[in-house]
Amino acid sequence: MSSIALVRRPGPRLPEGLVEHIEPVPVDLERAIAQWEAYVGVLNDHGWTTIEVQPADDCPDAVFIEDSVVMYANVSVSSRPGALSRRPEPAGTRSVVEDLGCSLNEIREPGTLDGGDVLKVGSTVYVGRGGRTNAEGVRQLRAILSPLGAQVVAVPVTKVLHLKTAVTALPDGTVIGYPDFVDDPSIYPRFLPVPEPHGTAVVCLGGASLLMSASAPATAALLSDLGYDVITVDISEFEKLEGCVTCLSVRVRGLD
Ligand SMILES: NC(=O)NCCC[C@H](N)C(=O)O
Repeated sequence: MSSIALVRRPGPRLPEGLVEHIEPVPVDLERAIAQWEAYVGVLNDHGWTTIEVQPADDCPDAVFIEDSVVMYANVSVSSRPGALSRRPEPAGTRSVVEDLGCSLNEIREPGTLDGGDVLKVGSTVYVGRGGRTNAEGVRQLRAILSPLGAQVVAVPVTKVLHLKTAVTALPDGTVIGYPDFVDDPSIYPRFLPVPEPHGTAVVCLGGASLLMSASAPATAALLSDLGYDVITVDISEFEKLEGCVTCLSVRVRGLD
């Protein structure tokens, strides 16, 4: 089992999820569940073993599991979510990574950190200091990961919910982002602008395969033209809650 993805089924209160940076639009729960099942199906089709973390049905945003833990190879860092309604979410994820044999760390009070603010590119770990992740959260993450050889680079995030709302990385390490969302693209050694807000998020499925939202067809065409195999999924119901393809799973690599 070398490629594991943790996922969490959408709970009944999903439509009550937080919305802070976009206009609220009603969420169709049944449609969301179908979209989530299709998303998990793509992971499975590409060789990922998915593990369902126990539901946290009192937390409307629990499906956005990426925010509950940061993985650096087999080292886990349980988050301390910036939003109070999300604070109970990391417990379930922590118990699964413990069962997988990962070492356990956590962000402690007064630190806050959401996994969506952490972007790994090789041994560089960009961490967004924004609405959900505070300076103490950044400090604690740096203290945990630096001794492991990670270079933790703090990045201001003022325009969007999370760092990974603005930027993610291609398999070759090129950071892609929607310019209006990015505070300072010059932070990244190689930055490629994408033409659509929902084009910022890619999940690297392995090899040259990328998973993206169906809401960004021009970006899908751009990346396909750069030689990637692009698989798209409709995640419209999660996008209404400021979610994206990355936040619906936690990819765990390097357990062997
Ligand atoms: N990592 C992510 O992009 N997470 C999305 C979280 C969306 C959720 N509605 C929230 O505001 O926390």
